Amino acid sequence: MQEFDLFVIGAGSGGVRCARIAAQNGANVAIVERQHWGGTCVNLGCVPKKLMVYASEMGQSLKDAPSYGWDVHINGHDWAHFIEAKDKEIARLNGVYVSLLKRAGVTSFTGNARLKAGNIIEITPSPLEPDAPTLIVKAKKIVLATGSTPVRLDIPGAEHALVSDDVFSLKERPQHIAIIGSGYIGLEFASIFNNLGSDVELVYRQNLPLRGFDTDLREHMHALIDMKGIVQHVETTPKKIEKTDAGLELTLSTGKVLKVDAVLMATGRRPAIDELGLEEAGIETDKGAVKTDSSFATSVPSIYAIGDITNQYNLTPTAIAEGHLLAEALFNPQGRDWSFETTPKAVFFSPPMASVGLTEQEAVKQHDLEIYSSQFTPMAQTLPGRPGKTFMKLIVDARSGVLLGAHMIGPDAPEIIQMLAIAVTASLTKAELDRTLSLHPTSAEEFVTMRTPDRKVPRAKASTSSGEAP
Ligand SMILES: Cc1cc2nc3c(=O)[nH]c(=O)nc-3n(C[C@H](O)[C@H](O)[C@H](O)COP(=O)(O)OP(=O)(O)OC[C@H]3O[C@@H](n4cnc5c(N)ncnc54)[C@H](O)[C@@H]3O)c2cc1C
Ligand SMILES: NC(=O)c1ccc[n+]([C@@H]2O[C@H](COP(=O)([O-])OP(=O)(O)OC[C@H]3O[C@@H](n4cnc5c(N)ncnc54)[C@H](O)[C@@H]3O)[C@@H](O)[C@H]2O)c1
Repeated sequence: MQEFDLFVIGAGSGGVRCARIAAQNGANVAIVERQHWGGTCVNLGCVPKKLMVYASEMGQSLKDAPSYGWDVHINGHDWAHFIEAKDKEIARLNGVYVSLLKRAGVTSFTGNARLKAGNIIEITPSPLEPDAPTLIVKAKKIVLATGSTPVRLDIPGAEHALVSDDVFSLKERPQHIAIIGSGYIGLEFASIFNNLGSDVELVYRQNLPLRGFDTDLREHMHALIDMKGIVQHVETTPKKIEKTDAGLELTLSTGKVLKVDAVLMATGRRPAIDELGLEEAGIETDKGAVKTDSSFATSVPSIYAIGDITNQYNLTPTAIAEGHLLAEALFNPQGRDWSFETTPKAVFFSPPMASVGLTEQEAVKQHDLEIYSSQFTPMAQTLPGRPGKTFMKLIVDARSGVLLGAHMIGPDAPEIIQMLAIAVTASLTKAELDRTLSLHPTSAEEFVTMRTPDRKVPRAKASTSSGEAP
């Protein structure tokens, strides 16, 4: 039986980084992947999604071009052409991941991994290599990095709905789509399909989208969704989906029936633990996620878990950082550190939205606040007369002047907030932003030119209610 120092299950964002760093630090490492090298981010997440965002935003640029003097004739968007080009790029990236692991000296297996007692792993064939033999291997330490999988609501006809995994291989773009859920995935696909010309209906439980983000941003997003012509069914849940000769009928809690070509359930993800044999290995879970301590150890000390399987951050950079930290903690204790609490976040809507640090609603529980904000029409939209304002907001501790949070909705928000994340992580003060000269003409310069607070908000008295149903 082959034996390794470290065996990683799942070659996604976290697993690949962990395996690579461990091997580069001298460990004898193996990794197993059942479906696609690079995991969700590369194959069914961040990368193909961002390519779709680019595809969808090209159309907007073409529509704006005549007001800048271009003579443009748009003959429509070829979805099949785009999917083929996207698949080619993803296949190239799969190869990059395989060779990264090879170059680091990691042994790669394909198949479904399942834990057996005593740090034994059984690898059975998966569709990636159906004729591969079943193997049994052993490892001193094991890392669970199997990610997460989309959640489908338990309503009649749920099997007729798409989940995000399906959207990346659709043969045709739906002309009329209903999207359930107003989190990251719901909003990003609502924008992509709307930009490409589909009629989009967004169905969600709250009165504002993107629960957990700053309320001012959520209100601006709500207005932008309306402005784009996406129909919002707020405070509404889906009841059933029926297949008809013409397509699908989605019945809502309001009694309304939406006749559409497709329904997308964007209703969250859950850790991929079903076929891992956690019980046999003695690994504890909590609400469907693998329980870990602050050093990523599970309830079995030689088995660790990183990334979406722990259901903590559910983002690629955090999965990568966890994999890196774990590999260094195990094989090179002088490793580096990351500030997880100031992880920046973005929603790739058009225009995009991004945030770092505390929202006003979080910050006011602990601090007296000064709130600064700015709203303006992005210059690129002036000649075409395209509506939609950029909104920026800074949250500052009134006593120390420390920058607690920065939030933006508007073109380039993720690029700008990534840089402001340095200021928030370093606990820079508003005075240091004030000392910084503008780079003109940009949108980002507004973040260093906001001089007067809009509001001063005293620290809130402790409250037992979170104010909004989950
Ligand atoms: C549509 C979408 C868009 C997203 N966009 C962004 C974004 O813009 N920015 C961002 O930061 N994050 C984004 N995410 C989230 C991001 O993709 C995940 O947080 C990240 O991929 C998690 O990494 P991971 O290593 O935990 O798991 P994954 O990347 O999911 O990797 C897990 C791997 O394990 C394999 N596996 C599972 N079980 C087994 C088994 N038993 N045996 C062998 N292999 C197994 C899977 O096939 C998979 O390849 C997006 C996600 C989705 C779905
Ligand atoms: N840009 C990014 O970084 C990015 C993009 C996509 C996904 N992701 C990651 O993937 C995760 C999953 O994305 P998501 O959008 O599916 O999840 P989410 O948690 O962001 O949103 C889920 C949505 O489904 C709704 N919902 C959940 N249960 C429901 C029910 N029973 N009935 C009606 N509505 C229900 C929620 O109210 C919410 O609107 C995200 O949390 C994020 O971590 C990140």
